[in-house]
Amino acid sequence: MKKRVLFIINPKSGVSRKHNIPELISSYLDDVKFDAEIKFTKYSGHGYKLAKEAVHDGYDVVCAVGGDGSVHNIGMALINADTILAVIPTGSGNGYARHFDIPVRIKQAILTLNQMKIRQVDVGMLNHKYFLGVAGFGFDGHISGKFVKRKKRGIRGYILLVLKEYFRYGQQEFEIEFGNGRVIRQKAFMASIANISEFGNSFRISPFADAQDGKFELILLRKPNLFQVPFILRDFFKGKAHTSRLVQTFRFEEAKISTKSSRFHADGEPVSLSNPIKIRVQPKALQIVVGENYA
Ligand SMILES: Nc1ncnc2c1ncn2[C@@H]1O[C@H](COP(=O)(O)OP(=O)(O)OP(=O)(O)O)[C@@H](O)[C@H]1O
Repeated sequence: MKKRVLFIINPKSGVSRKHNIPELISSYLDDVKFDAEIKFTKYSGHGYKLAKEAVHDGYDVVCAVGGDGSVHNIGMALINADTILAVIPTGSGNGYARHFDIPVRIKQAILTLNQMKIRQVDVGMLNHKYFLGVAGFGFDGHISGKFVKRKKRGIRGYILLVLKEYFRYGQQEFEIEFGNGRVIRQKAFMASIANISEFGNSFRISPFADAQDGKFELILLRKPNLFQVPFILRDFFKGKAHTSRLVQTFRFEEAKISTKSSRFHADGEPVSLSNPIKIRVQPKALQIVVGENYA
């Protein structure tokens, strides 16, 4: 029997136009395997509503056509459901797709969906809010709060924003209590919780993160001085930041974080949370279509 797939396209994601995507889907999606329907989001948060309806209507697959924000919104509706998440990455960073070896070229991503190689992956909870890939406190939470207000997407605008805000933003105090009772108190520029390896654009915050191991990694970054910035950036892009003296990494299943910082993000989407923030893994709570070389 054919599988029913709903494509949810975010027309605002990334910088390229999305008008030819329906044509590419009709050219390259295997119509022996799938019955396809296509919808465009009309506002922020619309993806979640459309995906919830698709679960209710018994769709086999919902394909998020967008960046990590779209994957976040749509994926949240598929947690603990029978409907499978697929991704055609058209965002600015596409960290989630890159982690799972989903090609960033649209035609190749559709051909990958045809293979239907499925894995069950972990998701995370920050108090009662879900995240799928990376959540963050401190500088990256601050940046996502600012970036979401910008009309223009794209990596150039993102880099300019990061440079501007770097000079304004200092370290925050964090108290972290892990599930095993260990407590650390520390100042950090950024504290990231990683279920997957990267933020997007191959910026590898946690190169060894495994979304199927029931664990997360906490990455604490001390503020680099201006001289250290190019080196730490190079290390993140090369997947070697864990070797830097500025970085500490902890693996855990459960933790509680207290911080005065008020900016947080879940998959790059700003979220508001109240202290202390309880972080928990929901093991294998989401089914996704992965790329052919993903383990
Ligand atoms: N029709 C729409 N109008 C305005 N905003 C939308 C619309 N559809 C979705 N959005 C919002 O756009 C935001 C950004 O989308 P998305 O993450 O897909 O792209 P991106 O930011 O360019 O990519 P990335 O997250 O990989 O950098 C999300 O918060 C999403 O909710």
